[in-house]
Amino acid sequence: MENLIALVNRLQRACTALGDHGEESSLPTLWDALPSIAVVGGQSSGKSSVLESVVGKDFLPRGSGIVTRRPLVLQLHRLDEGREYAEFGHLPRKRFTDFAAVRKEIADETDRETGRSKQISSVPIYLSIYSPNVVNLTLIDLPGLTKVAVEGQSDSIVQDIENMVRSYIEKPNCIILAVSPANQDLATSDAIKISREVDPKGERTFGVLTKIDLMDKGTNAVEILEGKAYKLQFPWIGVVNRSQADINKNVDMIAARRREREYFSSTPEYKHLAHRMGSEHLGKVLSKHLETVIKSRIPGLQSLINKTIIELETELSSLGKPIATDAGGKLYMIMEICRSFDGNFKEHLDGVRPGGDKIYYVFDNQLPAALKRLQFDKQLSMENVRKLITEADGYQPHLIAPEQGYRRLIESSVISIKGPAEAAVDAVHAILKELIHKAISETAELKQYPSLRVEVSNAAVESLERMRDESKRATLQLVEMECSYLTVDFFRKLPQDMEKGGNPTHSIFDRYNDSYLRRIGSNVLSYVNMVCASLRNSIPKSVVHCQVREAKRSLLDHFFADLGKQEGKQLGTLLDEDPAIMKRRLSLAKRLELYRSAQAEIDSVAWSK
Ligand SMILES: Nc1nc2c(ncn2[C@@H]2O[C@H](COP(=O)(O)OP(=O)(O)OP(=O)(O)O)[C@@H](O)[C@H]2O)c(=O)[nH]1
Repeated sequence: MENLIALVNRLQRACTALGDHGEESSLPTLWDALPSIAVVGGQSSGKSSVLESVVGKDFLPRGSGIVTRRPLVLQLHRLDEGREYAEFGHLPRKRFTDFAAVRKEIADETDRETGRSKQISSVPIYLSIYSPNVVNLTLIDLPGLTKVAVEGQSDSIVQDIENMVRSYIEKPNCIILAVSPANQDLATSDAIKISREVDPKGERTFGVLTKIDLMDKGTNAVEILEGKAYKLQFPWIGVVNRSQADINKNVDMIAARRREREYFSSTPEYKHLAHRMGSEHLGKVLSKHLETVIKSRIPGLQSLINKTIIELETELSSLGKPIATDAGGKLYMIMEICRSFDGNFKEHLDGVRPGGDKIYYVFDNQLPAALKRLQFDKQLSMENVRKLITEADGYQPHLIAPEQGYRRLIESSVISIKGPAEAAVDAVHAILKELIHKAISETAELKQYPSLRVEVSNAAVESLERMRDESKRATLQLVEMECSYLTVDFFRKLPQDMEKGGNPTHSIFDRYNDSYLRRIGSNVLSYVNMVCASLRNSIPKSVVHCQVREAKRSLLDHFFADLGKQEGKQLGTLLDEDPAIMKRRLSLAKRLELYRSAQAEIDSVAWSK
């Protein structure tokens, strides 16, 4: 089960390295989910001594007044063998083997945050101790609770310390080590008071009684230690720490522990309790409890880690892939992004995404309506027909049929079809342009690179403009072709018709009379209507051929050709990502790595249960 606590320590240290202290981060933190043990108590209650004897090392700063002015997060790591050493979170990879130097660094690091004042700070100091003489534990040493402010301290200090201590121990995953001195009335114990406040049922509070050896002669702590004076959920644990005289004489921890063992086993009042007294027992009890708590939390931890991983992955994928460093990689990346955009654009035309149907609407509604509006019958009014026929005849009236007049009348009508033809070209161009903008905004990768987005969008629109020009030329040519060469068959039928319905006896002088001209007008109108019906079908073909089909085929061809000529540096400017995004991606990737390794570790522990 020690692996389990080692795992917790590893995870906690990893979180610390990322600055994940459980306060500022928007993500749920491992720190919040993992249990820890906080040591609380009044000033000089023996708190540091308890901590030191659990650790088995003499390393905490001591002195009168408020010595502990910052929380100390202490992680104990059991080593199977080797020399013991300490490491600080703020000095990674620097190993301390001299514990007097550790004590000095704690004091110095406290001063760095608070100055040399007697103020306190809630920013913790992280310290790891690796030793064959410890059990795996995470402990938090908190500044001692005090009743009055001493000189040089603000009046609020008493409350400030209490608030800070509370902020740690009120977390439901905090196991409280409430230290009370036996030579003071338990009723006045600061530790018991504050722990009862945050843990009324005593489900996570361990009572530690110090200074049992300093009790007045004739009194003892049996009532308390047996849980008769003040009952806690877990049995009280009595300890005998080194006295000030011992410290001054440099009595070492090992000797102190031996003496403590002897004290309990040889003092008649405590003999029957000796097996569950002392610092060593305290360490074991705490370790065992921590394991039980963590075990019960594994499913919750797993789901927290999994949830965070999903969130990180989602955010990371929304930021897109990181940029390749070499020119080839960059070119490939740009081509990939362009392909994705081109794919989206085609999907709009092919009906996978909406918008392509608007083109058919142009052919089926807009174009026929515009052709209808041309009103050829007005163009072919009696006066107009008379005017054009007589003008075409010139000084010599036509002899058999007004050939020239017919041509001019047809041309003047057919030429007006250019207007609707051009409008159809423009309408389809506008739709294609709109679809380009849609496809651009739907291409997630382009959001990542604003310069590339602008370039691709410009290149696509420029291509469309070229296609529109070509489409206009081809479509107008269709109309012009109708003017250039008339369908002879249509006119060959006319004399027969005339013979059937006309007056064969009319003289050459009747040639400009109304009925004759009306007949010409109606012949021209039927011919123009026939041309119109044919163009109504061929204009869409020309528009689709020149614009839609071409856009699907070669929208970015020019852009790709230019791209091939560019150097790595120019390609880099196309991929000039927002620096904030790059930074965010890096930090997310780092965090994801941590959570993934945490997931793998915790999963392996969970499966091996
Ligand atoms: N004889 C005896 N002395 C003890 C015992 N526990 C602590 N002391 C002494 O009491 C004094 C205060 O102990 P600390 O461990 O520094 O107390 P603290 O709660 O950490 O105090 P602050 O850091 O000031 O909050 C020291 O001189 C210790 O040697 C004990 O069990 N027996």
